[in-house]
Amino acid sequence: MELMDVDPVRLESSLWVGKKRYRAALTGWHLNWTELDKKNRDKKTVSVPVSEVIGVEEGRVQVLPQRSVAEDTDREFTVFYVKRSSSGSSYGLLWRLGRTQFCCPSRDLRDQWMTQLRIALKTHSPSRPHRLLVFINPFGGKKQGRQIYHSLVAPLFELAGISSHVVVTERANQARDHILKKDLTGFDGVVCVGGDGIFSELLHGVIGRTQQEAGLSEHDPSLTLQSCDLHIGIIPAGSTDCVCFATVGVNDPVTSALHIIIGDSQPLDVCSVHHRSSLVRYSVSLVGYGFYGDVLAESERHRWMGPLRYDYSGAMVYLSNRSYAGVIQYLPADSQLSSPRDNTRCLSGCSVCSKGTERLFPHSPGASSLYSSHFSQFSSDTEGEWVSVEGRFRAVSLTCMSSSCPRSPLGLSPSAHLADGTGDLIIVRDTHPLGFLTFLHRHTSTQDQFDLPFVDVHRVKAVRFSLPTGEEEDKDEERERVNDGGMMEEGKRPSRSGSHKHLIERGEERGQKDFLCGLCCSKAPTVSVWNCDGEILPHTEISCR
Ligand SMILES: CCCCCCCCCCCCC/C=C/[C@@H](O)[C@H](CO)NC(=O)CCCCCCCCCCCCCCC
Ligand SMILES: Nc1ncnc2c1ncn2[C@@H]1O[C@H](COP(=O)(O)OP(=O)(O)OP(=O)(O)O)[C@@H](O)[C@H]1O
Ligand SMILES: [Ca+2]
Repeated sequence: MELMDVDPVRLESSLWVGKKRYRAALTGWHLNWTELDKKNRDKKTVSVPVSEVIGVEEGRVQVLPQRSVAEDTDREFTVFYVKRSSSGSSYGLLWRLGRTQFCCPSRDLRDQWMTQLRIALKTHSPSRPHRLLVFINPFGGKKQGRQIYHSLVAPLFELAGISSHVVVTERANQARDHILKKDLTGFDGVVCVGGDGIFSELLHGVIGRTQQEAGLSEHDPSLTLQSCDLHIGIIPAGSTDCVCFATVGVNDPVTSALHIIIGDSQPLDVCSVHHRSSLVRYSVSLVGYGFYGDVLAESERHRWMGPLRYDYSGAMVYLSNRSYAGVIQYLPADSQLSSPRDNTRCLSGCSVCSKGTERLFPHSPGASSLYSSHFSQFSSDTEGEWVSVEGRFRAVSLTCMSSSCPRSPLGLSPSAHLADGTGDLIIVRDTHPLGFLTFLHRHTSTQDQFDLPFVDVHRVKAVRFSLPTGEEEDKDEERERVNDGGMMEEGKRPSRSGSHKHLIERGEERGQKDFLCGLCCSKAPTVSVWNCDGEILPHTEISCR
């Protein structure tokens, strides 16, 4: 709103684009050009919002796939802007770099256009980043992170006048530790090039650092954490790219780079996972026990397969036909506000999320900043009644967002909201193999995966999981030794190679044969593992908020 007070920049003149003459006009908010041809009765006008102009260059310039400048061009300038491509998925549009080369009648006029466009850009794009800290995971997805960044993203950042400091990681958790410990003065945001795993590192770094600076303990689940000012950008180059896909609608590096450049932002719910009185990890996507935990544990030993490891492991785990006993307790969210089966789809600017943010942070001016909905509304007297479900489950999944990804374009919970302060709890009770296959298969189509008699879905504020009486988690100390528990301290990180209790008990070196013993021997494991945004948790009994 404050921008209304600024005098709009204005410039109007006739310009050439190729062999055609146009009337071009720059108002404060838009750059328009209309062909000046009598035959052109429709007078088609191209209109680009200034907020979507990426850069302006003297001469006839091209940036992607390679930068090139034509000679003898002192009357020309090139404008680069966001162009929405007709292709993409039906869930989100691909963005491309649009480019128009204008030719002016004189050099003076060209300079005027350049100056005015640059002033307009400065004035009307206040939330754009100027300096970014970029972490590339060279081993994510198909190991294309470095190439994707240098060939598709860096030229766009340069064009937009963004300076970036690039760190190619050499070990897991380097990005998290960098954010936690190094001087970040001058950076407007952090960017990861990789998958959900490196995103999660940035998430833990940013939340952790913010709490450290505010003197707050992340271990106290009753505490309201400080919102984070530093935004996170994601350039997808991983295997699942769920956080990118669920927020942007496509997993495309150029689209994401353009969103970052123009300063777009989307708040996200963050779920904290605690074990007893300590924080284990944060999650934005999936906290899943049973099927998704087993798939992850199995997939870790097939990393060499790249993104395919999930399909292979998924099939193997499906064939092993497991279910697990447990007690799930959950705190329902207000069913008047929204429901997981209301067939809505959360998009940027979603009204349910805006209302949620207002409700959770009535006095916060930074209510729209990333990760705002954490630890909301949990004063003990208003939290409501816990509901308990005991039984055998194929899968227990808690997802704070839809968790859509290329494999499942509508996601685990298609109507989940990105930033409403709630998550969807999906309980898949034990059922026959064909029923479970139907459930899984429905994730790949528009068929309702919740419309099955053995599936329940609840919108929740919190979840607790424990083992049935008599089977409590008594081997925690053993697990912690094996896994060197949690995310919170240097060197203390769950092993990527899996923490399946059964595996641990029998020794990992026996590998896949053991994991699949449900198929080939009589001793199937009684306990699964938790998959937390693609990381295995070192505990079975957890509580999530
Ligand atoms: C018949 C076809 C069934 C297809 C079923 C597709 C269901 C796909 C649901 C995808 C849900 C993704 C949730 C996102 C989780 C992320 O935070 C996390 C971090 O990146 N990713 C994973 O944990 C990675 C988890 C990856 C899970 C992949 C599961 C693949 C299952 C394949 C089952 C095949 C059964 C074949 C029977 C012969
Ligand atoms: N240099 C590195 N060497 C080894 N592991 C790393 C390195 N940098 C980051 N990691 C870790 O690699 C793991 C996987 O990374 P990432 O998420 O980028 O790719 P992915 O697993 O292929 O994709 P997705 O998470 O989308 O399935 C993360 O846990 C991250 O912490
Ligand atoms: Ca949510």
